[in-house]
Amino acid sequence: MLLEGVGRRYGARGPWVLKDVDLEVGGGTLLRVEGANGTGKSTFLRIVAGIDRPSAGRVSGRGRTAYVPERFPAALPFSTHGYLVHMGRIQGLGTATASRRADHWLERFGIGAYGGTPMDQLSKGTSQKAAVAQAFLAEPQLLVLDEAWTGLDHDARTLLDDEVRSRVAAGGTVVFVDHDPWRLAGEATAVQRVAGGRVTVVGGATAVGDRVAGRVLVEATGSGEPPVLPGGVVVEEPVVDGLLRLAVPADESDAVLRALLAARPPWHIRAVRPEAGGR
Ligand SMILES: Nc1ncnc2c1ncn2[C@@H]1O[C@H](COP(=O)(O)OP(=O)(O)OP(=O)(O)O)[C@@H](O)[C@H]1O
Repeated sequence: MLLEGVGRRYGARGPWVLKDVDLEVGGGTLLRVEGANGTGKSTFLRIVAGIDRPSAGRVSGRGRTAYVPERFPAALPFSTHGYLVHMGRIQGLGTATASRRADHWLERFGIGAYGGTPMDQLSKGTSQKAAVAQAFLAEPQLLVLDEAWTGLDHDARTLLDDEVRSRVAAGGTVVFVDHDPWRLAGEATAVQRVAGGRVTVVGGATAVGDRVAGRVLVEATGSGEPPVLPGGVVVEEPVVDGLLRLAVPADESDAVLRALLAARPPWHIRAVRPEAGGR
């Protein structure tokens, strides 16, 4: 994805919230966006997601995009399942596929029982789960999360963390803002700060090429035997206290993560990071 000379002001004479933002974000990037309140983080995310248009400059090369807004629109005229099907169709899925995936994500978030409930009768936590679930329906290449963890319970936050890791490991791009500085701490491959209309690099350094060519270290916790892993990946280190550590070729990491998440009982992905110095 490429941002060229991007600027945004609200109104023809409003101050520039963003100005002259040039940024290239490659696949396999987990980009954290930071900044003080009101500096323009949500504005930046909406433009990245294509929900809002820049007043100047252009954004290209997004690929299939999904977005979780900071505030979920209240009182949508749908049941939860109906909403997900609607969103799936907007994202380009046929009705039958959208319906199947809606069921899948309702179950994954533990809210299958609320499929038929009108959205305006859902608790805040359940509607936030639906807001997040819609973003996974069409397997986005770019996932934009604006405080998406807020209001989720522990299990749903863990599921979202795991899905973010899986998407990035599969070569997707995830851009996120979160008030918790420890959210996915140490895992962001890039960190950008929004301040004074500018978006500047403040950290993260792993080149995309390194990740694809190299190996990634996966840490997962669980009980019992690890499942048989795809791509000929073998468990070399013994599992101690339920902690599994694997060094996985980067191009196999998504398949391995999915195998771990799909195991019965599932393994919880604790960390995914490029192997130090590895190529
Ligand atoms: N739709 C809008 N119309 C007018 N001004 C807006 C609009 N959306 C945002 N702004 C202004 O743009 C600036 C940046 O807002 P934005 O919500 O992008 O910041 P933020 O960093 O995400 O803030 P917070 O951390 O409080 O969520 C603020 O001054 C805000 O008032």
